[in-house]
Amino acid sequence: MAGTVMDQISQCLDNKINFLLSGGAGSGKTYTLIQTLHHVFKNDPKARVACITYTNVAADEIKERSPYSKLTVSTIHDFLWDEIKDYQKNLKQTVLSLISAEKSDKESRLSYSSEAEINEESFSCIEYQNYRDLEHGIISHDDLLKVANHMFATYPLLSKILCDKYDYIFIDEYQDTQKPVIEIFLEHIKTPAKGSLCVGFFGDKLQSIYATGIGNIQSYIIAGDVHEIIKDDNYRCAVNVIELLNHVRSDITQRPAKKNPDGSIANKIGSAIFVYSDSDFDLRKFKTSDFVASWNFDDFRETKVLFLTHKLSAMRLGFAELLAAYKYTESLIGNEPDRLAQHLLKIGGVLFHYSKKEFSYVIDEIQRKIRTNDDKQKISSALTYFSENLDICIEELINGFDKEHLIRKDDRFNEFIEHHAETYDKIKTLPASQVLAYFKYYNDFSPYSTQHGIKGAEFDNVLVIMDNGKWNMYNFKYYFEETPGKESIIQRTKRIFYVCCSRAKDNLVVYYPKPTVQIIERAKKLFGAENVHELTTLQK
Ligand SMILES: Nc1ncnc2c1ncn2[C@@H]1O[C@H](COP(=O)(O)OP(=O)(O)OP(=O)(O)O)[C@@H](O)[C@H]1O
Repeated sequence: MAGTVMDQISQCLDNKINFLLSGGAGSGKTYTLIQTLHHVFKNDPKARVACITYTNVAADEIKERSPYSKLTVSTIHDFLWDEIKDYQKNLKQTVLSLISAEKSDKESRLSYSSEAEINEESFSCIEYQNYRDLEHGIISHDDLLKVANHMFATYPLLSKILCDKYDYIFIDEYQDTQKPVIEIFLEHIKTPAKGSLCVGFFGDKLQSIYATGIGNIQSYIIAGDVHEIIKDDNYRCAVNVIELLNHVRSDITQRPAKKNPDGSIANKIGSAIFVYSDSDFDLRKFKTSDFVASWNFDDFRETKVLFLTHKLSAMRLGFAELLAAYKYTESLIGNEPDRLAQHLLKIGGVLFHYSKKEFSYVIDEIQRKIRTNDDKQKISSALTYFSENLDICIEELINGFDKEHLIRKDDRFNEFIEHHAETYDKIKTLPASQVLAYFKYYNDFSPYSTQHGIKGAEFDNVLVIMDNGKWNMYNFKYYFEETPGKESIIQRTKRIFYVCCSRAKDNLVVYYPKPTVQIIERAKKLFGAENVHELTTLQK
């Protein structure tokens, strides 16, 4: 296919060819998705289009920027639930068969360990909630994708209905979409979709930072099921940051694409520097150094500090013991926290937003339905009690939230605790205040933050602080030293490093405490020797 990116997309739309728009960070993928929507509706105002996003925040942004009545914008979970929820008989059969499959095939993930037997009579309908209670027909967030995949694979009529309903389906951030979802769109609906439905994917395989995501769809591209369109622009970053990004990845070479009215390049020159020291990192001191002299750290929209380290922040914020209780750091503060950590994050989130009087968050998150004024009062007095008594232990907090039906201990939580008694025993006696501190860290300082995820975000100045700590999934030393035999860790580390560095519009500083000589040499190759500096005593 020839022509501009929009020409190529347009040809795919006209001929109902599935396509993938691949572009590096800041290449304008979201921007192009909106343009694609405008293009579709300009040509056919009656077109039926679904746009699937990774988060509710992204869905709201797209709705605001493309207010078409025939456009459905939702997260993948809401989209799939809408497609299957009315077929309750098939849903029940699917849930029952996935539970029995789990006994022989752990992958089905609908594990059920309760004594009570489940059969067709056990529940009147299947519901989808943010927790799992299979005995009462409630499937969780994670279960939904498996259930939907199984239903589309088993009942061809569902695929036909979907293809009759939509002319175009666009999927943003496809790299983080789970395999069962990709299978629905590229395998299960393939036959009825031929010539009638076009599926368009938007994303970047190097920005896949969730292990549960598909990562890439190369096999479908090679098989001819998807046509790849590559966008090599960068509208976001300064020229020096783009140069670094081009050294980090070799599959796409970006060029500054922002233009002045006279056609000249409008991307700033900016800076991308690597700073190292022979001592541990101290943010307070570093803020006074020459490297960040012009940065305004008080404006969080302008300047962002990304910690690719954790010990330090945990100590500073007050959840050091909680972190120490975890054998594997990433299970607590990586991008996919384990079941217990997810539970603590939910509780921490409710406490945090309650203290900020952000009641709509609290209502969305808690499982107790508010029907009467009395319900409201009970919730409020329970939350006030917990907020004012953060010296109680974590076990009391968890049990209290369960008893008040705020955040229930669901099947998956109980099962997890049973299998990880050693970790839970260490954690349960710690003060509840650590749960709140942990939530604050996870949401504000971690690049994996769920609420304000940094993917898609951009800031004038970005400071990335690295340290190896106890990570197993990531290793900056291996990445910088290109250690042989550690390819998968290196690839994973490279992706998170790329995502963090590419948030900088103007200036980027990467800080590495106590590097080896080899690390400094590699930094010189990536950043350019003139951009690698030691933080001397004078600058501290
Ligand atoms: N064609 C364009 N003209 C002017 N500005 C653009 C254009 N495309 C994108 N931009 C701007 O460049 C920045 C990055 O765009 P966008 O967020 O769409 O990129 P992205 O590829 O989705 O990035 P990432 O993968 O890093 O999240 C935004 O500020 C956007 O407004």
